[in-house]
Amino acid sequence: MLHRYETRGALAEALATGVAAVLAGGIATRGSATLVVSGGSTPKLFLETLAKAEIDWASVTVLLVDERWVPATSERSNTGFLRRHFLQGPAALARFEPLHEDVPAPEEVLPEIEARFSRLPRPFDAVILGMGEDGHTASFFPGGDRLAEAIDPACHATVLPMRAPGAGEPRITLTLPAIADARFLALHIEGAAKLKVLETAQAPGPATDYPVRAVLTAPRETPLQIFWAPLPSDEA
Ligand SMILES: O=C1O[C@H](COP(=O)(O)O)[C@@H](O)[C@H](O)[C@H]1O
Repeated sequence: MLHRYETRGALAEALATGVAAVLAGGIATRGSATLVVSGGSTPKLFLETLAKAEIDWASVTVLLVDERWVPATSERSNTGFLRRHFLQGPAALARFEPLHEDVPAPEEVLPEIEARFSRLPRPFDAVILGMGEDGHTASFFPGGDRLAEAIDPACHATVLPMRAPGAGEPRITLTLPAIADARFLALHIEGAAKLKVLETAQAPGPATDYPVRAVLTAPRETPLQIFWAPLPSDEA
């Protein structure tokens, strides 16, 4: 289901209002809620808006969908991005479960991270994905060394490392099963170029070409919600 907004601000307000309601519902029903968000640059305004929501943030656990294997002080760190743009104000009370540890490679701590993440209550309440112009989502990159496993609906792992030509540094990512059973699953994209990529990915074809296809085609009880707004640069 595609929701189009006229501006990024309108999208951020709508998505933040919807996600806050999902989290509040999870807290009211189960006493706690888990929110899974993406890094990159697109979610900045949405996260800054959501951070101001008046919900019981102390009952919320926050995770990243994926992380670049760099220190949190790096400009490339999704954790650093989250700390700057989300874990502030009321949302600073949320519990953040890190995907990254300070060792040179994700494989060195994979069993510990897998154990921590596999203990989290599932399904997650809300998962908000982003997408790159190469059709990657989470760290499901075209050409990724562990892509086939990560997007396998029968994958038993909750997290996997990933290396890919377009990924820059090594990555760690939630796997498809951990993402696809979310109570509320959204894909947040902005700009004409990403809309075109989405349209291509919506056509039949191998998920290895456009890994976001694995999410678009995953069987779900409620439909994936796609949020899109144009970018000011689209008019140039
Ligand atoms: O590398 C990543 O890229 C995607 C898309 O990022 P954007 O900057 O184009 O919004 C993001 O969803 C993912 O979490 C991140 O690790």
